[in-house]
Amino acid sequence: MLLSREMGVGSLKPPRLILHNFLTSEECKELEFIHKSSSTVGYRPNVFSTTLSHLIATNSSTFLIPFVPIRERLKEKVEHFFGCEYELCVEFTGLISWCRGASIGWHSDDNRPYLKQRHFTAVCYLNSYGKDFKGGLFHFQDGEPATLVPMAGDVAIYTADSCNIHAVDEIIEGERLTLTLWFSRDSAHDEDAKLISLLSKNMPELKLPMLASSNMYWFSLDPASHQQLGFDICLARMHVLGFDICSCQAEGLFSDSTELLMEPLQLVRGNELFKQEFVNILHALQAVQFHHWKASDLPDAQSEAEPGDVEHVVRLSKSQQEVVRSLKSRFLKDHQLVEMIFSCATCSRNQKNFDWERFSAAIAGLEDHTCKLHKELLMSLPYWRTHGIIYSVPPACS
Ligand SMILES: O=C(O)CCC(=O)C(=O)O
Ligand SMILES: [Fe+2]
Repeated sequence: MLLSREMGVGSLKPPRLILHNFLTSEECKELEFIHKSSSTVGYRPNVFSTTLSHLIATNSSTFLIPFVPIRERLKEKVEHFFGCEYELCVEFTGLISWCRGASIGWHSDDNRPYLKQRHFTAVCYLNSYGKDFKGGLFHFQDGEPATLVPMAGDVAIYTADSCNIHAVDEIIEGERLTLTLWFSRDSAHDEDAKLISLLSKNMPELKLPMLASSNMYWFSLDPASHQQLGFDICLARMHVLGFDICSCQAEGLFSDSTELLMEPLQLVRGNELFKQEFVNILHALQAVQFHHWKASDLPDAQSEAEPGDVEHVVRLSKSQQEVVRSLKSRFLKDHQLVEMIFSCATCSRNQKNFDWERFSAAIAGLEDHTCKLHKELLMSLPYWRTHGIIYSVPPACS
């Protein structure tokens, strides 16, 4: 059954393999959570990316763990399909999302002198055409299949050379998300070696996330205008889910206003201020995205608890309302652009009677989740260092 869906490398067939349901829906959602909590401005207009080295640099090394078995399974598939057992290394792993306006014309993935080490590509689709975004169909210039309709869980594997010239249509609406890997035969380009070295320098204690330089999170259609127009990605991602922020600091203390987002802050919905403080905007964003990912799995709030429960929230004071407004006007300058880039069908931002009890449970869930991943990372890292590769260490080894 599965075999009939795979395209073989027969003598005339192009060297490519399409697999359906390679990733589970839960794997796709976990990677989406990581991307929406951590992404920075990408390498092309209207593109956002999350690389593994960025996760390490922002104290979020624990989020490497969900990638490990997936990378391994993909590498095995690629090696097996192209008959190069145990020869390949992973050259790059990244979550990449494309928003309205992004597209790429005909190209091969090794089409620059500095990309010649890229021998094979694997693109895993983490969300679906029609449901999560419109546009964004993938086309091969020659051979079959001519067009791929991205569906969550599917993967396209192909050689990075001119046998597989391809293009992606412009995204018309929504955010199209992929996990993209390149593989190389040249071990000088092994991503694992660099990541293990970064992890070793930056001993992964269980820490709260920390922002990389703040301009990595500033999105503008005209990069030359920098802070004049555009928006902060973290705040924009919270905003489309119905959240604002209130700073715990006096604004005047910061000459560079973006530093404010690196300082403690609180979450706001409408006129309600969530009492708990977050250490910075990335920390708050993780909580918001984890809640978005898991809310439907969390137990219902106790029936007698009023939504907007006094335990968790207070009403915003007049001066706090002013702070919220001022932060919005500073960090979401181009409001229309925020809507155009990030608003989505599943955002449900206008939900009345927001369930803060459930939100609070999500924060506890996030802590448990991070703790579990962190234990796994600490257990695995010595093995990764010994062998020089990142792999799934069976728990029995610990
Ligand atoms: O996302 C895709 O379907 C392919 C993207 C692509 O061609 C690239 O990043 O080189
Ligand atoms: Fe490509």
